[in-house]
Amino acid sequence: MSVSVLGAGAFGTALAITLAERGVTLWARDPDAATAMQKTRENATRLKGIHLPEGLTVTSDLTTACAADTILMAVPMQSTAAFVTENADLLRGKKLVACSKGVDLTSLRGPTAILAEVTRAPAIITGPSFAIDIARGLPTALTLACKNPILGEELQETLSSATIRLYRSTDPVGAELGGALKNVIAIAAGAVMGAGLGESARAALITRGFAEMMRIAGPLGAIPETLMGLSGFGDLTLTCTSPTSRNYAYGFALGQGADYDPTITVEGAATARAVARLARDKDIEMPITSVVAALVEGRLDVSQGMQTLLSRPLKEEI
Ligand SMILES: NC(=O)c1ccc[n+]([C@@H]2O[C@H](COP(=O)([O-])OP(=O)(O)OC[C@H]3O[C@@H](n4cnc5c(N)ncnc54)[C@H](O)[C@@H]3O)[C@@H](O)[C@H]2O)c1
Ligand SMILES: O=P(O)(O)OC[C@H](O)CO
Repeated sequence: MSVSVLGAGAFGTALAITLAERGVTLWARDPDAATAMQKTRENATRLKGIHLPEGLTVTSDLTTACAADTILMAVPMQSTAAFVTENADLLRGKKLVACSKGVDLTSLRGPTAILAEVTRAPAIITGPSFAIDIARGLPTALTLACKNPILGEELQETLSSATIRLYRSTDPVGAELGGALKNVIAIAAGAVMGAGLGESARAALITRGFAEMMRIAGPLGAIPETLMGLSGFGDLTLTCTSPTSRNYAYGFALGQGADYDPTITVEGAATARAVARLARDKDIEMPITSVVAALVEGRLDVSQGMQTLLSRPLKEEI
């Protein structure tokens, strides 16, 4: 099975590094960046100081990259739909594995629903993993979800490595929702810490955030228990407690009233807005998500957001 990774950001590059032993092609859209990476054996913008092994070939030629039979899609969520539409002929019928986390703001779909336009059983790899940890060869456990159990097993075999342990699931919707929703809660957790509201408040937000994740999972077609695994609870734990997370760091900056570099990928910002709309459409209570959407849109500041959450009517803990 030949493998390519599309998208030479931090995560795409890290995944390609782990697959280099078996041979892998990494596609970067910028020809100059691709040439520089191929020559210097480094992705200096996203993973400075990490060596790109010999088995990894970088190209900016999408046709060459899409000649592989298995393709990992690591372009950011909000660019995925347009990318798939533009390149449908190259992607059609391939074994496609989503690697992004989020919900498309225009269509309110997750990555596997978008990939389903061009392939029958899209898979997803998701779970607690910082690109830098994967690139350094630190041990990581992730979920590989695919509705087709035979293809899921094949992809699990192909994409596991000495340091990446993949657990199988047949619930891609649940797996992708876990990855998408945890970023929203991580923004809230960062905001609470940035505003100095304390670790107890953060623990409350993580727990009540997880309750929101579980509440919307079923109505969106997921098996709620999937979110108790690596792709949901696991990634929620990592992202809400680490300043390495861009979503947490963005929230932290909001909490401090500080600026945040808008060129940094923060998937939870658009996803909060998308999920708040889904929750409204389906009449599902998601107060933390709604507050994060309001923070991102500048309709509330952190102190008003916290006041909104604390002034809600008292209720049972379910
Ligand atoms: N970085 C991590 O630790 C990590 C871990 C797990 C999952 N992810 C997920 O992986 C996805 C990508 O994140 P990242 O960290 O690699 O982001 P990144 O910001 O490091 O890189 C994004 C890459 O996508 C490219 N890109 C942007 N728009 C594009 C388009 N329209 N067509 C083609 N390429 C385009 C950019 O040039 C850049 O190389 C996100 O959904 C993220 O949630 C990231
Ligand atoms: O840096 P973040 O917040 O995009 O998080 C990266 C990964 O999703 C963590 O699993």
